[in-house]
Amino acid sequence: MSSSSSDEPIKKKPITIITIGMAGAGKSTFVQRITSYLHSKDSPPYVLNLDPAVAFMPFEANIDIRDTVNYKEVMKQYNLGPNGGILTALNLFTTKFDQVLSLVEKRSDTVDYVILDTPGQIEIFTWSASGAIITDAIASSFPTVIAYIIDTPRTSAPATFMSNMLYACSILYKTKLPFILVFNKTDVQPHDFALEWMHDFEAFQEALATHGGTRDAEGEPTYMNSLMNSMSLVLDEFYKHLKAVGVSSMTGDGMKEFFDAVGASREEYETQYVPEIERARAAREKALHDAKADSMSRMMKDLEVDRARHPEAAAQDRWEPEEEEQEAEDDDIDVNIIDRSEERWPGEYIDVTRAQRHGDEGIHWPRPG
Ligand SMILES: Nc1nc2c(ncn2[C@@H]2O[C@H](COP(=O)(O)OP(=O)(O)OP(=O)(O)O)[C@@H](O)[C@H]2O)c(=O)[nH]1
Repeated sequence: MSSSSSDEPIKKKPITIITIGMAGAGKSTFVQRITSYLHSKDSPPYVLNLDPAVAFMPFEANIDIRDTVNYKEVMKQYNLGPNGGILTALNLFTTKFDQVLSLVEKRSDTVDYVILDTPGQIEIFTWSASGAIITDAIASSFPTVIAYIIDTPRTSAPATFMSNMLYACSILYKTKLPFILVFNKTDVQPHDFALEWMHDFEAFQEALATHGGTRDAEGEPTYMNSLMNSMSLVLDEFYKHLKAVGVSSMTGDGMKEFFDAVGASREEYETQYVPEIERARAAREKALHDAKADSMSRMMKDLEVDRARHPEAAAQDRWEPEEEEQEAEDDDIDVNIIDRSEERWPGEYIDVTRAQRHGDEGIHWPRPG
């Protein structure tokens, strides 16, 4: 019996991995590692670089913000410092993110993973309107997971560990997306201590007590010590919502565990995030509907008062549908839709890998200035 096309399994949407982390945590090396891992599994990902200031990228991006905005030109033009330049470049890029989304959507039948590398200065992405717009746009189109990259050797002191976890916590509550803590550089220091501190809060408090600088001259716990003790209790709840894996972007250790966690996150996205965005969308639509109904009822009341006051004017106030139709036809003449699909235009996003594969097509790379 021949199988019909409807019997074929429906291709799942690609899952998007947004990598976020403190400067130097190893985001770019991690992106390069997972990209090469996926290539080795015959599942090449679609990669987006959102860091306009990166000097060297150890992987090939399909879409690179640097092809669209030159942050140094932005700095000059708007008289900004480096951080302002990077933020403004990201803002400019975000204004056309719909084009990026449609490029990603075009590839969604052939790729299983979309990977985003974000700017080195973590706050530029996590605390900017652009970062939120990009995250929301991606997450409402594709299953999305945040991979929070941590420099394990630099997180081995209890106070640094706590600060890093608080930052991760703030991103989790801001995005509400499935979240994976990626303890990187395990070739230098294994991440067992971190897992122990996350699962056993007494072990963390013990480490805190034995760590220097947590007692004052009289041997009493310092203010910082008490604060961190209390915070560890608060974070206990937060840890329950997280997956944590250890990887070495240098050696490639932990890749399978990372992708297992990504697979589990897809389920979490579907069962938790999707209902949440649908609830938010329904609430927004209801609020809009209520606001419209309210303004309509106020307008009708005003009209009634007006008609009662000026009955002679109300008598002349007649709707002439024919006149209106004529006006509508006149309006149509002004509509001027430009179809740009045939030609490239300055500022258009370019799929870099495609362009490179067909280097002889004479593609002009737009760079402002
Ligand atoms: N030993 C070791 N070093 C690593 C690992 N991952 C990254 N590094 C090193 O850490 C440094 C920072 O790595 P990057 O990938 O540039 O870090 P980043 O987070 O992208 O840094 P920004 O460009 O500031 O955003 C580099 O010297 C890497 O070689 C790892 O798993 N093990």
